[in-house]
Amino acid sequence: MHNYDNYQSASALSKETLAFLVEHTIPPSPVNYSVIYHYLSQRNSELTAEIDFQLTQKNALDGVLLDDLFVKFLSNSDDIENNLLLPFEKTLSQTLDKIDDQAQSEEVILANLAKADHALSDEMLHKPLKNIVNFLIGTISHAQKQHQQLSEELAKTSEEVTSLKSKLEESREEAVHDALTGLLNRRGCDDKLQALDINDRHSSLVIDIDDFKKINDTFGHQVGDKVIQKVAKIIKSSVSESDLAARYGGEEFLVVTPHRSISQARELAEQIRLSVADLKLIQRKSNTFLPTITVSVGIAELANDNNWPSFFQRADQALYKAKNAGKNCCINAS
Ligand SMILES: Nc1nc2c(ncn2[C@@H]2O[C@H](COP(=O)(O)OP(=O)(O)OP(=O)(O)O)[C@@H](O)[C@H]2O)c(=O)[nH]1
Repeated sequence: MHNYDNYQSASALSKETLAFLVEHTIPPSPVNYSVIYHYLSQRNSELTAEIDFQLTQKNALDGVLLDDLFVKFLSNSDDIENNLLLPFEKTLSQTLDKIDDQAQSEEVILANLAKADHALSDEMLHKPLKNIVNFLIGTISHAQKQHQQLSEELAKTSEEVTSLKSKLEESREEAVHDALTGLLNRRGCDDKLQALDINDRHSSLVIDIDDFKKINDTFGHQVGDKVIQKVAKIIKSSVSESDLAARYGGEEFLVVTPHRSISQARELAEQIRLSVADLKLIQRKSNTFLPTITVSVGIAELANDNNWPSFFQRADQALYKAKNAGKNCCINAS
């Protein structure tokens, strides 16, 4: 196992990682880099086992597989920052400081040597001494140039680490958000739920766009996507910061309202339902209005549910009743 706190082993591992990416023709994206770095460091036995399995099966390590492994093993942990980038950054900055100190002492030595050179006359008597001083000036100037070069290279690496960190942050965000709407995805929602106490009073809304298949069939999938985005926007602007809003399936959304009663959740559901029904959408291509978009909502309050799925299932059953009751309505779970 590699020692992450050690600059030399971290940079050796980094080279091995790049060589592995090249050998397996894997694009060196931050996600791919992180997964392979972790694989080669053997820090995560499950991740290592999965990749070893793919390699023994002679399966290509493609972007989809590496994305999945990243989401499964790395995206939600601080492992990359804490064990990979932070020590690397620390060592980088210490090395940069040392090199800068060195360059400063060289500057002082060079100034002193220049003074000595100036003080020595061109007389034959001083010639050997002058030669030595000039030799030292040449050698130290050369070393100083090399240190400056190294310092520039390290500064560049430091910028790359900063950019890798922000890309990692982006991919972490992407892993828990739905790309179409920007709402939490199922995984993001599950993660956030962990911060809530299942024994507290919470309510949930399952919101489903009515007759969505017809919208797709009549206006096309792209318009369908726009409708999903518009409904998501209404949900996003209706919920409060403490609420969790997720796209839970194709045209289905889940909102969890922590510490709110079913009647408060019902008010929110009605507000969302009415706002959606108020939408006026035009299909640009044909310049025609879309029919009124409506949603049905099932609402439940936590009661003796000892797990989240059974709580959401009750809201889902209420949604089913709302659909059967003619749609465009909200129904509370019994
Ligand atoms: N445009 C688009 N369509 C999607 C997406 N995900 C799922 N769908 C479609 O959504 C439709 C859902 O259809 P149904 O489950 O029959 O539901 P519905 O037509 O809304 O009927 P009710 O729920 O009974 O009101 C299917 O045609 C899916 O193909 C998506 O991301 N974009």
